[in-house]
Amino acid sequence: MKAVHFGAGNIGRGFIGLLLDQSGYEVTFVDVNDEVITAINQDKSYQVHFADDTSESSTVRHISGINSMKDPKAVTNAIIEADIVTTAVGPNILPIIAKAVAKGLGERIDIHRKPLAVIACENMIGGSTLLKKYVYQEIEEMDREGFDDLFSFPDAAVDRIVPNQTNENLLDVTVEPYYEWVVEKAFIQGELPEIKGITYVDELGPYIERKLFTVNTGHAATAYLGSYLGHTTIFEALQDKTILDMLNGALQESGQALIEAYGFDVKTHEAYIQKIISRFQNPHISDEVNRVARGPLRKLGPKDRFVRPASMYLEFTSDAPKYLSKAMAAALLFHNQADEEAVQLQKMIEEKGVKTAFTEVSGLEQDHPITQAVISEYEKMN
Ligand SMILES: NC(=O)c1ccc[n+]([C@@H]2O[C@H](COP(=O)([O-])OP(=O)(O)OC[C@H]3O[C@@H](n4cnc5c(N)ncnc54)[C@H](O)[C@@H]3O)[C@@H](O)[C@H]2O)c1
Ligand SMILES: O=P(O)(O)OC[C@@H](O)[C@@H](O)[C@H](O)[C@H](O)CO
Repeated sequence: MKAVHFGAGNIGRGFIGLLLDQSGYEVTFVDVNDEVITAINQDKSYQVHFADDTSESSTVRHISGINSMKDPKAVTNAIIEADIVTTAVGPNILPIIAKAVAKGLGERIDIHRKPLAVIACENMIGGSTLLKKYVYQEIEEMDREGFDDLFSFPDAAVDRIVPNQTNENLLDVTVEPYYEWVVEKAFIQGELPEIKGITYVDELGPYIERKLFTVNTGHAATAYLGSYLGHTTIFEALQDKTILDMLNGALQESGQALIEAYGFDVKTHEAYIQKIISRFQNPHISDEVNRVARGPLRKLGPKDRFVRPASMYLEFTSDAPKYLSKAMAAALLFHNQADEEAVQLQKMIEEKGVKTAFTEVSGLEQDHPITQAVISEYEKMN
C-alpha cells in the first residue's frame, strides 16, 4: 500500500508517517524543504523517540521524498498510485498544496477509478473540508461529479505534542508517547483505510472541538501568558503557579462550554483536562512558548481555540469568560519578530488601536461582551 503525505515536519514524521509505516504503507513525503527531502531519500529511514522514562524509539522505514517545487510531476504520479493522501502542513498552506492535489486527482481519474481518501491532519475545524474546497476551485465544473464519486475528504482531529527540535540526525524526531487520531467516516468512498491508531467516528464535531478547545486552548493560553511573563518553554511556564492557575481556569471555562454543548460527562472531562495538563508538564519535552504561540492571527480567529469556546461559554452564562479573556489579552501582547502573524498583529494594533485590531481578527463586534472583557484585561496587562 502507498501513502502520500504532504509536510515532512514534526507531525508528518513524528506521528502520521510513523503510523502509516506501522500500518504497512510505503510513505512518500512531499515537502518544499530540500534538506529534509534529500535526507529522506538518502537515509530511507529515521527514528521516532518517545519522550518518557523508557526512552524507547521506533524506526520508520519504507520512505521516500519529493520536493514539490522541483518535481511537481513526481507528486502527480505519486497521487495516481496512492492508497491514501494525508497532510500536516499547517492551515495556511492548504490552499498552496491544493493545486498539486487537484492535478494528481485529475490525472488519476483518467487512468483508473480507485477511490481515495484525502485527510488533512491540521489543528482546525473542518481541515479536509477546506482542502476539498480549495481543490475544487482548481478543477473544471464538469469534473466535480467524477471527483465526488471517487474522492473523499474526511475531517480529522490529531493530537500528539511534537516540539521543534534539533537532533544529530536531521530526520529523527522526539514525540510524546500519547496520541489520538480521529477521522470522520461518514463520507469515505470505498473501504475505510486500515491505519493502526485511527479511530473512525460518525461525527467528528465533538471530538475536534474537545481536542481543539482543551489541548490547544490550554496550550495557547500557557504559551501567551508564559511569553507575557517572560518564560521560554511550556514546561517552565507551568512551574509558575500564576500560569498554572490561569490554565486551569481557562480549561474550566472551555470545559463548561463543551459539557453544555455536547453533554460530556463532567468527571470524565475533568480527567481529560488533568491528563492534558500533565502532558504539558512532561519533563522529557522542551517545547518552546514561541512554537505553541505561533500564528496569533489564526489562533484569535472566529472558529479557533479562544473565540469559539468563549462564545460557546457566553451562550449559557451571563458573563464573558475571565481566564479565556486574559489569555486572549496575552495573545494581543505577543511579540515575536520571527513570527509573521505576530508582527502583523502588532502592526494592526499600532495602526488601528487594540480594539479595532481585535474585532477584525476575531470577527466580534466592538461592543461584544468578549471584546470588552479582552480589552479590559489588555489594558490592565499593558
Ligand atoms: N507539532 C505538533 O505538536 C502538532 C500536533 C497536532 C497537530 N499539528 C498540526 O500539524 C500541522 C503541521 O504542524 P507541524 O508542527 O508538523 O509543523 P512543521 O512546521 O514542523 O511542519 C510543516 C511542514 O510542512 C512543510 N511545508 C510548508 N509548505 C509546504 C508546501 N507548500 N508543500 C509541502 N510541504 C510544505 C514544511 O516545510 C514543514 O516541513 C499543523 O496544522 C499543526 O497545527 C501539530
Ligand atoms: O499547531 P498549532 O500552531 O495550531 O498549535 C500549537 C500547539 O498547540 C499544537 O501543535 C499542539 O502541540 C498539538 O496540537 C498537540 O496535539
